[in-house]
Parts: sequence; C-alpha cells; structure tokens
Amino acid sequence: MQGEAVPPRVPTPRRYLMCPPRYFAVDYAINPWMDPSKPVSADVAVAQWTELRDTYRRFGHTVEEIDPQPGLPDMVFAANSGTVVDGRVLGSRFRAPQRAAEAEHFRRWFLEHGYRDLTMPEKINEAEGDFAWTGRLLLAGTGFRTDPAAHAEAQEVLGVPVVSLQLIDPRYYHLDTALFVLAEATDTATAQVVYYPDAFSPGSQRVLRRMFPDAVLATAADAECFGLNGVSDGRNVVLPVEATDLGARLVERGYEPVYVDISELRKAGGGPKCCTLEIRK
Ligand SMILES: CN(C)C(=N)NCCC[C@H](N)C(=O)O
Repeated sequence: MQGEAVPPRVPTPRRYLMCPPRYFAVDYAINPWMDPSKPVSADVAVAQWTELRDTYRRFGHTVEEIDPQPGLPDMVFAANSGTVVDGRVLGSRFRAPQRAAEAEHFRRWFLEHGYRDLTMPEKINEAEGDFAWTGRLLLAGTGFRTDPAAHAEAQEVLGVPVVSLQLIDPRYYHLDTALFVLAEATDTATAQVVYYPDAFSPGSQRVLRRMFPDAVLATAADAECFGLNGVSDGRNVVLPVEATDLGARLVERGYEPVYVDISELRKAGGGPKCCTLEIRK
C-alpha cells in the first residue's frame, strides 16, 4: 500500500463475556495442540487471562465474567459457547463430550442477564469458534467441529445470511484459528478480514477471494503462533505476542496491534479470541 493513504481506523465499543481459567488444565487431548503429559499452570493462565481482560478494559470495552466450574478446564474458551447478533443468542453444542456441560452454564448466564431470545442448537455448533460476524453476514467454518447443518440452523435462528467455509488443516480446527474480522461493515465488500488461505479448501479460498479481494493474507508463521486468533475493535487488534510480523502488516493498513502473552492458554489450543465471546446487541 506504499504511497496510498491509509484510512483512519475507528474503534467501536465492545461488550465481551469471559471466563477466568481458575480450573484450567490439559487433562485430555481433543486438538493437536493439547498434550496432557506436559505441565500447565492454572496460575499462569489466570495471569495471562487477566492481562487480556484488562487490555480490553483499558480500551474502554465492557467485560462481563462468568464463573468457571471445576471439572471444565476448557471453559475459559468462552467464544465457543454462544453467538450473539442483535441481542439474539444461539447457544452451543460441543463435539467433545469433555466440553458438553459448558453449554448449559453459558445458557444460564444469558438467561440470568436478560437474554430471553435464546435458542440452544440441535446440531453441533461451537459458536464463535466457527462463526465470524462481518457486520452483514456470518462466515461459518466446518470440517472439524461445527456440523455443516449447524450453518443452516444459525441462519434460521439468527436471521442473518451464512456463508459456509471448509477448513482442511487439523491444526486450524476452528474458523477463528484461520480468519478474523478486522473491521465490520454492513456492506460485505468493505468489511476487512485477515485469513490464512492454506487452512481452507480450494473452493473456500475462491469464495474468500471473491468476497474479500482486499483481505490481509496471513502466512504459515502467522497461523502457527495463533495470529489468526486476534480480536479487533476496528482499530486496536489484540494479537499473541509472537505475531509481530502480522502486526506489522496490520500497521500498514492503519490498525494498532496490541500484543498479549497467551502461551499457557495455547497449550490447550486457544488464544485471545477463544477467550472472548462478543455480545452484540
Ligand atoms: C481458537 N479456538 C480454537 C477456539 N475458539 N477455542 C479453543 C478451544 C480449545 C479447546 N481445548 C478445544 O479443543 O475445544
């Protein structure tokens, strides 16, 4: 973009739901990043999570907290437990039995906080792990976790258009390990996304190119450090501390990278976005 004017990026206030990782552990392996034989520290995870939460608060965003539950070590990954668009909530249904009970805790949280328009899905649906809102439509991943039939269910429940994308690399088992929205827009052509093309099938790569000709394309190195698990408020982009190459490319587009250490949470296969469920109302 040398020589071209970079448009000013405007942050918009966000509301997030997060779950402190008090019971964090890697007791089972349900993705290629998890190795139960390696040590993990819940205290370190809590410290990293606290820094992430405080980063959002420093930018003026609202962070709600749900109580963690003993025996649910992955509950910190709140993004997998609900998709909220215009105050309408679609809950989740996990593929792994080890995580199944998380869905009910989040369902209760939403009801207790006044979200009456709430539907629990029939199909396997790992929420914002596989759903990304562009401001106009929902990009929906499948291949490892969320059932493709859950895409049609989400469209029906949320009343928004859904575009299915096929994930093909088991390391990038959720859409939010391979793509995130930098700036939402009500017009798809002007929404900005960043994605790692090789995580998607050839057909889905063509769909992404057609929808987002101006997207930031991530490299294998960006993806390996969970750089695609970022959280943007339209200007400030929270990234894992290792994702400095990607951050530098985002600066050229007018964004402000903000780095956080999520090394302990990565041992369970998660990053900043996985810890962050966005409540859009
Ligand atoms: C970015 N990702 C992958 C997420 N949205 N969630 C992380 C889930 C990690 C959990 N151990 C699992 O395998 O389900």
